[in-house]
Amino acid sequence: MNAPGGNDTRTTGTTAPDVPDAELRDIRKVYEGGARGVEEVSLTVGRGEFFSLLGPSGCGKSTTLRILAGLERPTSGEVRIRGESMRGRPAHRRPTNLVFQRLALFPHLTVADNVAFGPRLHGWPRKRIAETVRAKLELVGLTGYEKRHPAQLSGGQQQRVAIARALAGEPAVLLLDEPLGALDLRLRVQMQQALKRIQHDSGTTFIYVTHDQIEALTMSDRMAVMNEGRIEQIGSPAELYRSPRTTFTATFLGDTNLFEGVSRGDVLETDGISISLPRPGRIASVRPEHVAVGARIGERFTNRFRGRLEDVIFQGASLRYHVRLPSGVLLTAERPADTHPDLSIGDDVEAGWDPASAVVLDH
Ligand SMILES: Nc1ncnc2c1ncn2[C@@H]1O[C@H](COP(=O)(O)OP(=O)(O)OP(=O)(O)O)[C@@H](O)[C@H]1O
Repeated sequence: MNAPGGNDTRTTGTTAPDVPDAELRDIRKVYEGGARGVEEVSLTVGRGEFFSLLGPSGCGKSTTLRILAGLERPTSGEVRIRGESMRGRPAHRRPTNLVFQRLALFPHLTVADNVAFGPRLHGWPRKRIAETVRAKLELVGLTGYEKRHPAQLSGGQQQRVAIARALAGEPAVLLLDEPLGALDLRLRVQMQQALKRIQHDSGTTFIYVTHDQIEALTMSDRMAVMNEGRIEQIGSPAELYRSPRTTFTATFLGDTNLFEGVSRGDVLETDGISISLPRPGRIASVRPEHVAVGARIGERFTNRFRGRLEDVIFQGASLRYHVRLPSGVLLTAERPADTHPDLSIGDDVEAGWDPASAVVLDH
C-alpha cells in the first residue's frame, strides 16, 4: 500500500512525491513601459500532469510560461519547481526545458546528434548518452531515423525530434508554447494524440500553452483558462466545460446559449421570456447539446418555447439548429445527426431544455 500521494514511481531525486512539480504564487508581471503581462497568477501543477494554459491572444500565457522557464523575471511573486524557489536562478540552471512552435533543430546535425546535443554539453558518459538517444527516439516513435537530417523529415517528425531533444535532459517540467501551431489541421490532430501519449509514457510534467480550446480539452488533465492577464478558472476539461463559473469560460470553451436578465427566485426574466434555473442568478448558460428541438418536445423540458426554425446546419455527426423566438431571442440546439427530427427551415417548432442543465454564472 502506498503512502498518500506516494504512488508515483517516476519520482526522481530526493524530493517528496507530494511536492508539486511547479507552483506559481501571486505572479505579477509589468513589462518595461508599463504593459501588463499577468496579474495575480497562482497555480499548482502536480507530478506527471498534463496542464494547459488556455486563452485568447495577449492573455498572458506565454508570459506565464517564460516566467516558469526563467526567461522573464516576475515583477512580484514566486516560482517554485519541485518545492525549490527559482528566485535568481537563470533559465539554463532550471530543471525545465522549452519547446516552441518554431523548431530550433540544428539542420547540420543528424536526428541522433540533435537529441544528444544537451547531454553532450553536460558531459554525460557516452554510454548514457547513447541509451538516452535510443530511449527518447523510441518514446517519440522515431527509432530507425537516427542518421537522417532534419530536412529529410516531415514537419510532424521534426516536431517529434524537438520533443525527444527537450526530454533528453530529463527535465522536471517540459514547457511547450503552441508547439503544434505551425502544422496543418490533420497533422495537428495526429500530433496532439502523439504528444499526449509521449507525455503519458514519459511521466514528465507538461505545461502546455495553446489558444485552441479543442486542443486543451482533448489533451489536458487539468487546465487554466486565462483572460486579460488573470486566471478565470482552473479544473479538469470536463469540470470547466460542464461547470464554467464565468461568462468568459462558458463562451470560450465551446458554444453556449447565454441569458442575462433579472432574477426572481429561481426564475430569470430575460429578453421577453422567463426561464427556470436550478438556482437563483442573473446570468445562465445552456449548452446547445442540452436544447431539444422538434415539432413537439417532451413535457420534461420545462423551459419550452415555440419559435421559427431559421437554420439547420449539417456538421457530420451532429446537426445544429437555430430557432428564433417571437421575442427575438435566438436559441441554438445541437442534436446527433442520426436522431434528427424531420424539420425544414421556416417550420414552427418547439425548443427547450431541462432547467437542471442550465449553469448559473457569476458574472
Ligand atoms: N516583451 C514585452 N514587452 C512589453 N509587453 C509585452 C511583452 N511581451 C508581452 N507583452 C504584453 O503582455 C501581454 C501578455 O502577452 P503574452 O505574450 O504573454 O500573451 P499570450 O497569451 O501568450 O498571447 P499569444 O497567444 O498572442 O502569444 C500582452 O498584452 C502583450 O502585449
